[in-house]
Amino acid sequence: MVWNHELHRPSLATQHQMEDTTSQSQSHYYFLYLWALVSLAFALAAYRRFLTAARANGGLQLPPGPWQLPVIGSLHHLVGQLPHRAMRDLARRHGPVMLLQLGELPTVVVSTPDAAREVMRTQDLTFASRPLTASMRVLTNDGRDVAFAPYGEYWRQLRKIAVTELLTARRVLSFRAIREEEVAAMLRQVGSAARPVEMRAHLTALVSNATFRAVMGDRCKQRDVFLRGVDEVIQLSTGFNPADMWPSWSWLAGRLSNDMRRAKECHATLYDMFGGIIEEHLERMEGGGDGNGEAMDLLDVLLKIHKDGGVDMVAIKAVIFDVFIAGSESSATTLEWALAELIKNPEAMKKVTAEVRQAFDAGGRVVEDRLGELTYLHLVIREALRLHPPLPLLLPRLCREPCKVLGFDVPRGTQVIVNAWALGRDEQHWPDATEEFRPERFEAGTRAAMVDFRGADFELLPFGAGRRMCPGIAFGLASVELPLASLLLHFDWEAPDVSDPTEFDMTEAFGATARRNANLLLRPSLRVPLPAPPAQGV
Ligand code: HEM
Repeated sequence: MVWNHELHRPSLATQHQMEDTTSQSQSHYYFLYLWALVSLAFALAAYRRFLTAARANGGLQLPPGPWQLPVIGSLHHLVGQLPHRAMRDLARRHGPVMLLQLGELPTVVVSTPDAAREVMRTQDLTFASRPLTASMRVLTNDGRDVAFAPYGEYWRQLRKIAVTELLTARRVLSFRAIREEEVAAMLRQVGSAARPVEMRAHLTALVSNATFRAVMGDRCKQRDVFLRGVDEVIQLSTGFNPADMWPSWSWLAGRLSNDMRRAKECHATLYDMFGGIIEEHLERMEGGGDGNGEAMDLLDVLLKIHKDGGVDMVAIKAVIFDVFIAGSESSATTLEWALAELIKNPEAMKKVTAEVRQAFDAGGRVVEDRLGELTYLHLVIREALRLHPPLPLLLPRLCREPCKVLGFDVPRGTQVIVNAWALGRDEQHWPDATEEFRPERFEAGTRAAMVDFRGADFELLPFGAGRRMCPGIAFGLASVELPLASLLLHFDWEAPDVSDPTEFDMTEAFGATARRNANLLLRPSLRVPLPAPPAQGV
């Protein structure tokens, strides 16, 4: 329709209203015809692909799964629920190895420890790659980071640097002073904030400050911009964007859904920020001011490796991206859930608080190297990870060779998802009050106490397993234990306006990580005086 901009109304509206109405309804019908034609073309294309696949799969015994529609495949079965919950419900009907069609992506979902063991141990090499969706391609510079690099020499090289140089127990230990300073700063902020306190913001700020200092030696000057970028990445990296699920139409899907533009903007913001940080570091190094040995931050280490010809600048930025996104987001989410579960379970709260105070009350603060003296606190964290693995579907794997999982054929190129959230809530393996928060289930002498949560056992996989398992476990746990113990030592906690703690809202948000949906609004009451601020501020 042509607008007369001076009058701000349709130019012919008053004179030719009748003709206009007719032409409007005609164009409406043209649009409908066009829409029907495009839909039909989509449906036919998908049906042809389906027939070709069915013929090619002749003789294969594919895993069972729910019925599918043209174009969208199985997506209608996931609508209205969070993917990990919907997949668990579907798996109960279709089995531990289940085939879904997510748009164009054939996806096998495994939901029991036996099936997970097949994927992540018995045939780990076959599943050692990751699918690279259109969004992640943009966000990770074409899979140049550790987490999304396809399996091969490049990934092996980066992974080796991560495991042997960046995230070693020794390196994590070297950041202890940073963690203690940042925790003390957070406690002071919580202590002086207006009541009640929105804890998610404090926990996110704490973990990102500590991570920034570990990576680049200083806090981030644009922390809010950075945290908005992290939020975007969490939204964009679910794998459920149209451009990700219909790769052969990604140009169109990307335009219609706006996701690709968001991914590009987010990439530009974060990588520009990383570029600036690297520039500053290089200048400092040229001035002879780089750290040495244990005093090195992660960027010092990476730039030294770069100088020796080990990695290029693109890889350095992508690795930093991983540390910030994989590292800070998962740790903050774990902290948030642990605190929320303790609010919901006052008995557990009482017990863990008593343990922490007994150990640290006299000293007036929690000391990291004595955290090993605590028992129940570690059970609390383990139970929080069982019920709320921050990455409920881990990170997807890619089948590199045709193979069988529990007797079902998995064709090459299939995306494989391990539902870690479902594993932690499997009644068969966690029979005792499965859905309830009971840290005692891990007490010494119980069957659960023997279950390893670092990838050796498949009932509990918050960090994944096999070649692609999380290399940042020590870093992640250190970022959770000290803050949690410190918050419990210094404050008593309650949720305002919640008369019955068992009613405390535990709904999860949609995203690659399963954050808590509602704000974590808590009222702290000071019980043990806070550590005095350092003379010149932190
Ligand atoms: C509580 C904290 C954390 C949790 C729950 C967690 C969880 C995970 C999970 C589930 C995976 C996928 C594993 C798989 O596919 O089998 C993963 C991968 C990864 N994590 Fe973590 N993570 C945490 C902290 C960290 C930290 C602190 C860092 C780095 C500083 C980190 C870096 C990575 C990287 C680089 C990968 C990709 C590994 C690869 O593909 O080779 N994570 N993490």
